[in-house]
Amino acid sequence: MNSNNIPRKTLPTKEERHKLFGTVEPGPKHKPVEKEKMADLQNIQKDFLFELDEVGITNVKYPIIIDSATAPHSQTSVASFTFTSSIQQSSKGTNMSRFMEQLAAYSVNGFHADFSMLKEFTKELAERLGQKDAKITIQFPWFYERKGPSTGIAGLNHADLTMEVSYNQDSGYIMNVGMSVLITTLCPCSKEISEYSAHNQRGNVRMEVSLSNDFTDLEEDWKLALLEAAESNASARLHPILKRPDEKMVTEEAYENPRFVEDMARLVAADLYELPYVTGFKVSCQNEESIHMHDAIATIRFNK
Ligand SMILES: Nc1nc2c(ncn2[C@@H]2O[C@H](COP(=O)(O)OP(=O)(O)OP(=O)(O)O)[C@@H](O)[C@H]2O)c(=O)[nH]1
Repeated sequence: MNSNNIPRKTLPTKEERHKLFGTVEPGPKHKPVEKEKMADLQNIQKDFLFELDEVGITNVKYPIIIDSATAPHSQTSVASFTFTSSIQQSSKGTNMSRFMEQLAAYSVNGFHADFSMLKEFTKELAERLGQKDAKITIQFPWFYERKGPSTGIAGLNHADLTMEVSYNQDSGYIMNVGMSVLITTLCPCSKEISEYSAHNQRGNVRMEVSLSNDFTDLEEDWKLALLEAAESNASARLHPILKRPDEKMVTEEAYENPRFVEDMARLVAADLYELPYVTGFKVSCQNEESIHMHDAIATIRFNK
């Protein structure tokens, strides 16, 4: 009996419970269990009609370490990994376990989300796969400290980042980065025509950037450069903690810096254009309109 005077159940054993719900005895097994005797379909060589540009695995979640020029200077995060390589027309398939084997090996001492690690990783991955190329893409949230503009009270904001490295034994490396960050925009039209106030919105600035071949982690913290390109051109930055003196400053700053979605895209593009290690970019801005149910968008693509 328990405290409510309800009789306790007597449950069957766990094994009996599994049988009750359908578990059966193993059937006869004839296929080899030793790796050397198993069929290796992936490694069959024939004419398989087409070469594959990219084959691999995606949606791999693994912990990473991010170093930053701003606080917090070192943080852990969880990245979503995609690994691929090309395969020749004569190969049936890739050896997918090797992608995870290599990630596990690199993670023993912490997987650092920086270009020196990603470059080393992709080259070694191509060699491990016996292919001429390999590509890695990681996506992860990155946190950065943000202080209230008047009180200086600090909290954490975050942006969503992408780092992509492609290695080819003939042509070398290609490096791309991406950032998606939220900002405030205040409508210039609304400010101009209204007796009071102006409507504003939370905007998303998405930057996809190609880096020059000789870019290294030592050159500059690209995360800060992209963050600054988005935030410094907005009507105002977002803050995790705002006391009233902060809120007053942020509200007035937005009023003093009105931006259309088109203005945002062009101003961010100008900052990216000025970065010496950026060779091309796409900037997409999307404002969640506060006077409509729909969003406003603007995009620029540019190769320097
Ligand atoms: N090529 C291929 N492999 C798959 C597919 N689906 C699952 N697999 C994977 O096949 C993997 C095992 O294959 P391999 O990596 O070739 O294993 P292996 O041949 O024992 O590995 P090596 O000794 O490194 O050659 C498992 O990790 C499965 O996830 C698929 O669509 N294509």
